[in-house]
Amino acid sequence: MNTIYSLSQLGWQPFYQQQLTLEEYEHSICARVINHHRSEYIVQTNSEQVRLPIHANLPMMTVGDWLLLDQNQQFKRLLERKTLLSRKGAGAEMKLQHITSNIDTLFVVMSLNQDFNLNRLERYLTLAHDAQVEPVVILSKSDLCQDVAEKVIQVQALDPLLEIVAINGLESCAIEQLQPWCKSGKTVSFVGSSGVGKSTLINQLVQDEVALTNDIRQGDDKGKHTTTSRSVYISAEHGVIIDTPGMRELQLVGSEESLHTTFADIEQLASHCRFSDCQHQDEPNCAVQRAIDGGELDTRRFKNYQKLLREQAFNHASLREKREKERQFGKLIRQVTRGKKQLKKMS
Ligand SMILES: Nc1nc2c(ncn2[C@@H]2O[C@H](COP(=O)(O)OP(=O)(O)OP(=O)(O)O)[C@@H](O)[C@H]2O)c(=O)[nH]1
Ligand SMILES: [Zn+2]
Repeated sequence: MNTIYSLSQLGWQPFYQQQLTLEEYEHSICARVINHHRSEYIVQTNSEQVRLPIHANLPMMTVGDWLLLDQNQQFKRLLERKTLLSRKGAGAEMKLQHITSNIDTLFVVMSLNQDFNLNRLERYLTLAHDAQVEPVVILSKSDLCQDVAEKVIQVQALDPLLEIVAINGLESCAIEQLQPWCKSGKTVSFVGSSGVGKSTLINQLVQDEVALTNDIRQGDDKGKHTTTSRSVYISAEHGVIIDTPGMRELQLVGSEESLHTTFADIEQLASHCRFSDCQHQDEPNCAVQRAIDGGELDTRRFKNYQKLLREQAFNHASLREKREKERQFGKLIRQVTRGKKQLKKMS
């Protein structure tokens, strides 16, 4: 039997409603992408799941997207996204990969034991800023850490306004700390390395609810289980929850502005350098170097900022180059096809 949801339970908000014309409002079915397979998308309407086979006329979509179907359940159009989380696909190939869209909060989970790493956290925060999503840092496995307060101070130093939650996912009351963000009508997602405790928290949030999409948990030879696909859950109490597979590698592809947001303190300092194009190396009157010498700015943070800037610029340029090559190739194909047609006409 199909469960009936309200659109609001699926995460529908005025931002999407405002995009509909009157005609669309009356004659379309709103649906949300809940799974993306190799050959089809699965979308959820308020009453059922619909399969959309992938073909040339379908735009590239991702889990979380909102779209309109006609009365025959055929794709009409994709709605503008409120937020979009993307990264460079893993491996050597230069490919943009969408992780999920239209989420309100991104829980960045990092465990307080071996996984604790400020450089990685800055990377995840940039991912959130790039997607225009509010990040909330969850420091998990607090039971395995002797100096939780000290670690929280270190994270808070990255951004005085950052929301931070230190949590022991094994305690049954853990999710009470996530209540401010997990509400009906809202969509949240979890990112973080494999094994930091994302599924443990999600299981608590969704308890007896059934996943709209089944996540695939595969065991390795050490008997460990890891999530390998995205899963979408809907909870009457906690809203829509999107699990993402643990990330081994997160390469940024966003804009320079998102890095400026993550490293707002360095940007602020840089505005006081004598030269507007200061590289903060050994230029005279460099405010950034002065802050490092004075102990106000961590060398680690400055180095990571520079590293991420370089990485993002490189990935950006490579993606642009790849797109340009694809465009040229498409042009060539069209020219050849046109040439063939003309030859046919002439013969
Ligand atoms: N001590 C302790 N163990 C935890 C905590 N949270 C999770 N664990 C354990 O850590 C292991 C990994 O947790 P998962 O929830 O599967 O981790 P995950 O982030 O979902 O991992 P992937 O599915 O690989 O992305 C499990 O054995 C959990 O029981 C915690 O707060 N404290
Ligand atoms: Zn400078």
